[in-house]
Amino acid sequence: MSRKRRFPSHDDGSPDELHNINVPTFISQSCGTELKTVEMHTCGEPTRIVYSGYPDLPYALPTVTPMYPLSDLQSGTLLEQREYAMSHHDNLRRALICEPRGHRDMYGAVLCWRTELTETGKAHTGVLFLTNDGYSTMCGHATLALGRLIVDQAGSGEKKLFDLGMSKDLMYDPKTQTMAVDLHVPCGLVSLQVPVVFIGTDTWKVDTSRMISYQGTPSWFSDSTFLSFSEPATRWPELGDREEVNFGIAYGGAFYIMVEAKRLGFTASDLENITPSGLAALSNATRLLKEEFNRRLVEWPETRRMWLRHPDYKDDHTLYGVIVTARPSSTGQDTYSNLPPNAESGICFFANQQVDRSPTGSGAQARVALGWSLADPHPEPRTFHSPVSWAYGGEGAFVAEVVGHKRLGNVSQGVKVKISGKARYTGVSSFVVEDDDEIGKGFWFDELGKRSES
Ligand SMILES: O=C(O)[C@H]1NCC[C@@H]1O
Repeated sequence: MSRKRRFPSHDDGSPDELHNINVPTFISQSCGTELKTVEMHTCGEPTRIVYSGYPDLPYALPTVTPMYPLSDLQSGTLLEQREYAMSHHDNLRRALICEPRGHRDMYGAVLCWRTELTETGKAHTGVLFLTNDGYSTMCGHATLALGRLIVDQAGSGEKKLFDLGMSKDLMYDPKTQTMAVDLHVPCGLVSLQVPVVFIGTDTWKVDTSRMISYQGTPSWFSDSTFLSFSEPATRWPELGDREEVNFGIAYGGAFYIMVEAKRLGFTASDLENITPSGLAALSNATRLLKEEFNRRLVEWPETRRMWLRHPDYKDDHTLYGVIVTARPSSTGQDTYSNLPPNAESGICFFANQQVDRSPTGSGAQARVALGWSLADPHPEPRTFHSPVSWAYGGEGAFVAEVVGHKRLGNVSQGVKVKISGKARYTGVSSFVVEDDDEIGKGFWFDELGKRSES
């Protein structure tokens, strides 16, 4: 096979020809929505992918009467669907992510089959990302998981779990032996290359011996700056006598602060040999740094607020996460003695202090952009470790490489970064919420005290 081949990404099977993993009636009779998911992990970081049961989000084609009331929406772009999900279906995010079905560090994705990019044939499907706090703009680990799921299901030759009704075919490239999947994520269009092996002429599966890659939306380095922590209420014990903390801000589909462990009063080994108390201390420090950053952002003049403004989009953005790194991306100087050259380690606290088990795809994009803009072009691919990949001898680490550049707005130079990693299945689930189950609607065990205070 030497030419690219095109495969229809969906058949015309009616829903009852899909695999139906149903909840028995004695359970479903007292429940409302039944949410069906595929459960996956990417370097230990979970993605709970909702493929059925989530209400269709309003999408309006100019020539078609909308299927759903669009009272508070002008149209149904993916970003507007995200707004709609926030304001109308946040109970479902809570049910899936919070306890008792999830936990503090659970992550989810909802497939959105109709968006402005799927309808124009640019994307195979859209997706919303769910965190412990809301709806993120980018997620590399979930992108890798979705790439595997979509390609595996399309090539299985069996009944499918879901049919997205994708209008775009899947393209097989015999040169790279990969299938291309284009995902519409809230920050834009992300292109995946998913390695496959053919089982028959029209059937295939993802080749798990090779890594899945995606090229994210352009990343860029925003600024390098510092904050003063002279006020006692803003400090944490490990700061010692430091009064200032230096850090970088970069965008990889979402905004991150990148800060070296030693700037916060920690050592590289605190990241390498993570312990429960060490994790709690790092979480406390990054939370205080984020709080102070957000507080200053409100006070600082417009130019400072530009840190979190995308050159091409008017939207105000928020700080998504803080990544603590062991080695400065700018110099490549190794403060992490066991790391080989071109490897970095770190830990990412995102959303409401959620801890990423994976090396954070969007964070690696941002870290590459930071290093690149500080005159280290990283011509070699770089390996990014999380505490999990580090503990498992490198298994699950992500590889990031610069594959191009793109001017953003008239101020910033964007970097196109390719991220590679592997995603695994952990199961399929059907979740229900009993109508009169207040606890089952979702809670945080560690916030029960706040509930009784309020
Ligand atoms: O890999 C990533 O980009 C995501 N993982 C959790 C936090 C980020 O959204």
